[in-house]
Amino acid sequence: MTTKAAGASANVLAKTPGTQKKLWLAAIKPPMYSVAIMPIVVGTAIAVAETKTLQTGIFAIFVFAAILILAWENLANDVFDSETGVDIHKSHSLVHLTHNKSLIFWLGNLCLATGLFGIGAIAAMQKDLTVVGIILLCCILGYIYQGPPFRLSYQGWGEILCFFAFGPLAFAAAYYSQTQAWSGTNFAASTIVGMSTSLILFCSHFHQEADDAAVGKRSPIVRLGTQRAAQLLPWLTGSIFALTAVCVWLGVFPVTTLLVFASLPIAFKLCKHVGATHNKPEKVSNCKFIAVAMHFWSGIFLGLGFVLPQLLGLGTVLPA
Ligand SMILES: C/C(=C\COP(=O)(O)OP(=O)(O)O)CCC[C@H](C)CCC[C@H](C)CCCC(C)C
Ligand SMILES: O=C(O)C1=CC(=O)c2ccccc2C1=O
Repeated sequence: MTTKAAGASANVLAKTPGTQKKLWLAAIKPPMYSVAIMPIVVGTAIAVAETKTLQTGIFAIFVFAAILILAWENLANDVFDSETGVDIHKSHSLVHLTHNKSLIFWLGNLCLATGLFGIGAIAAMQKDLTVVGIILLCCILGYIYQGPPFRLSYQGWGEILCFFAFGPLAFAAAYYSQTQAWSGTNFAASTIVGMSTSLILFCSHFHQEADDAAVGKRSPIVRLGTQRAAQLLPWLTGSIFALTAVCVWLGVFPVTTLLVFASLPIAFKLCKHVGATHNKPEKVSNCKFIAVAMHFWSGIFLGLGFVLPQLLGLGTVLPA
């Protein structure tokens, strides 16, 4: 399938002027940027809880850089996917909307360069290249996810790459940028946010099962089938709460992080919705946004749980 043919097919859906604004919004996907911000917010919250200092400038630069790097990932995704035919029905692909693949490619590269410049500025302030190294590793994971010749998402490795990029690696970089040290608590928290980020990706593939299978993209949903994937979802979602409870029980997290359980209703809504609609693409397609809401609120509550003892003046923030 050529880019032109895929674009023409997708544009049949994109003709109505009223839908254009919606398509552009869907293409830019503003809610998705919370996945870039959350590891920086929670990793920094843990650093603040442990060191009682916040380096505001480094935090602000890191958030800005993370948004730009994720913008590169998404722009490059539309470019690379336009070459395989997987986006044939994705009318909100930026390549289809602009009819200008090279513009999107270079815009993406500009975002990446600017984001990495921000990370370089943090390294220069710290006279330490560690954060640059970790973020470059995240970018390599981002590239092999979708770029030739690797395209590992087509083999079903996407969710695992996503876990490491937005979990342990992004958290290590965020925490290190504040403290120039490492933390076991930060690593434990990273597995929770990594899992909730991968769940977004997992959910985003339900409605694409037919298009993915047609071009040989073996996402976990294609491999398992929508029914088994829907049955697995409550276990994956439940692991976020189980991990939090275990970390509190082991004394790795303060008891206030149990606030994460306030996002349990969104987790129920997600599993119920997917359970009922997994094989109806037009109905299940919005489950990705329920997963984004669960990621957002569980992340915010987790971060808050770490700084709350300090905010409330309860003395020791983390168990001894
Ligand atoms: C682009 C991603 C998902 C979209 O995939 P798909 O092709 O199925 O979607 P469409 O249907 O919309 O075409 C996300 C991929 C995530 C990747 C494994 C890891 C990216 C890492 C970032 C580049 C690093 C961010 C670092 C930051 C948090 C400091
Ligand atoms: O467009 C998408 O579906 C996604 C974009 C994105 O950047 C991302 C990042 C982390 C997890 C999932 C996703 C998407 O699903």
